[in-house]
Amino acid sequence: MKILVSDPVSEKGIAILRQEHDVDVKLKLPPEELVALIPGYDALVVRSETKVTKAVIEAADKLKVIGRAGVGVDNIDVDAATKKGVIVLNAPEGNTMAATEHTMAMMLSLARNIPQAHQSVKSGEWQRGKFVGVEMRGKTLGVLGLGRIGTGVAKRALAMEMKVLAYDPFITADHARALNIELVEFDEVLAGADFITMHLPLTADTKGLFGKETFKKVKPGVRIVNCARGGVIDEAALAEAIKDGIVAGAAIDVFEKEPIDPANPLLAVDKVVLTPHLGASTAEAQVGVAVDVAEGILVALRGEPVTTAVNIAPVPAHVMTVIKPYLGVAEKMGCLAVHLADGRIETVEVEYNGQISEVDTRMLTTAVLKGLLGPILQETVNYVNAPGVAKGRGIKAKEIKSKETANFANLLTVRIRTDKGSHMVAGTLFGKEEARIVMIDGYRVDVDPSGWLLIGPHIDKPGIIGKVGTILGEHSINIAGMQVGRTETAGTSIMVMTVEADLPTPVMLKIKAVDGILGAKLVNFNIG
Ligand SMILES: NC(=O)c1ccc[n+]([C@@H]2O[C@H](COP(=O)([O-])OP(=O)(O)OC[C@H]3O[C@@H](n4cnc5c(N)ncnc54)[C@H](O)[C@@H]3O)[C@@H](O)[C@H]2O)c1
Ligand SMILES: O=C(O)CC[C@@H](O)C(=O)O
Repeated sequence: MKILVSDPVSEKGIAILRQEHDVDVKLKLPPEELVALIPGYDALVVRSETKVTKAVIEAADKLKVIGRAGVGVDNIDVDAATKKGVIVLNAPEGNTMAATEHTMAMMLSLARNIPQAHQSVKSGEWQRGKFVGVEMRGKTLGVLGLGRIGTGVAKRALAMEMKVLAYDPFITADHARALNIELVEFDEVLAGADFITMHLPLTADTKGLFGKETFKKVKPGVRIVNCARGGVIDEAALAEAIKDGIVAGAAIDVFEKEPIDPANPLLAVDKVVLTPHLGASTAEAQVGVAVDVAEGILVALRGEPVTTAVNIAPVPAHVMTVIKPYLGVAEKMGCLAVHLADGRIETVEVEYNGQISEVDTRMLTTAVLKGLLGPILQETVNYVNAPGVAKGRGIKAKEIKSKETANFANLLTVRIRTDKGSHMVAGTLFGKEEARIVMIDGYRVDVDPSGWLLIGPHIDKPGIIGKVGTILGEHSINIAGMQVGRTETAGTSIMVMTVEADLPTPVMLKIKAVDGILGAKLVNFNIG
């Protein structure tokens, strides 16, 4: 497959991608050129410079995954990607330390006027009185967003004997307390902090979080640090607050417009420390994010679930360990169920029995939907968009869970209801990873769901299976495996044959016409 890398990422990451795919590195592409090129690629790797707009995503006919070598995905139209079934993944941890340390460097530079003093010395001056700073010890730091970087900064501030207040409505007070951090409301941070540092994503909620009105509520003389995202602070309002003496200074790494607009009001203010989005720019972080994103891209291109995808509900590692072995069989059960069905699918019910019922199984249900919708739709259906595509088609999906199980340690049962009837498929794993279908429409079977499967419910009388075998033989189609499933009540059985090739329509018609055959379906398990 073909991968386009459109921002500078470490060679170590590119080498990983090249182990399995063709990689083109094309930097600084004008937007229209990216739109023109993207149809040729299966994956795109970016940092923060490339803007992956709706136009790019709409033009991307075979794009499967966009990898962001870093954290923020605000340069990618994630909604457009999700609708198109394109996975967006990031490398959330590789640059945490770099951004944490850069924040500390910015805060200290701001407190001690280091860039201004440096410039003064370089210009031949020796002005010790002009650059008197403030100490961090004993001051209060307000952290907005207590995630990876916010937490790292808070820990370092505590080591410097600062008091730390944090605002983050999405974490628990217990989490903060364990770190010795006081979790408070936004306005309390504003009123109490001598330094405020931003570590939030840029979202509809956080855009302009720090505007004119916010500066009216801060402690006079506060110092502001932003190594998160430009749009979180209104730059004009900040410049004004510095000029008015409300804010003593600001250290800013990220800007509303990057590269910085020459008209940016912060450029005209003295008491600022500015860096050109350098938070992630350490040798270690660049290797870290490039390797992480490359590994994520390879997993995504293999069609396996990606733990760093931002447009799939995140699955914790301990849950993934339990469900991952079942993803394949779940998808194949969906595929088998849709082949059994006639008519419009109305509901899909997935029942989980056994220990598997104790974990979050939504990704397995998504795998069932992926398997079910894949064979009937032209569009790409994957872990990203399968629930949305099902909903869009009016299919209601639900889960049933019970720890009780009769014959298997874990059993998955898919039931689908259409406007013409109902079908069911049950499946499990033998050993650690051998997928098995153990029931089809109430008939007990033991089927390896791979290759081509011919399924034929029939009246339980001699000669029928022989006739089907003869038809296949006459058309030189090899049978690789065969079994007959029965129900408790006699009368009908089901034959399940693994055949070594696709069966042309005339062959299927002949099989369906065999006296006693109640229907015949061919399932292709070679799921892409
Ligand atoms: N300057 C750089 O080069 C650089 C490098 C890495 C990360 N970043 C940016 O730093 C930011 C933080 O990164 P991270 O890895 O710590 O992310 P994270 O996801 O670990 O943490 C973000 C935190 O913000 C909180 N949050 C979200 N919305 C909020 C809101 N409305 N109010 C308060 N809190 C809110 C979340 O609960 C979360 O705890 C991101 O914007 C990222 O893009 C910048
Ligand atoms: O790519 C970069 O250098 C910036 C990355 C950083 O802003 C991030 O969000 O990870």
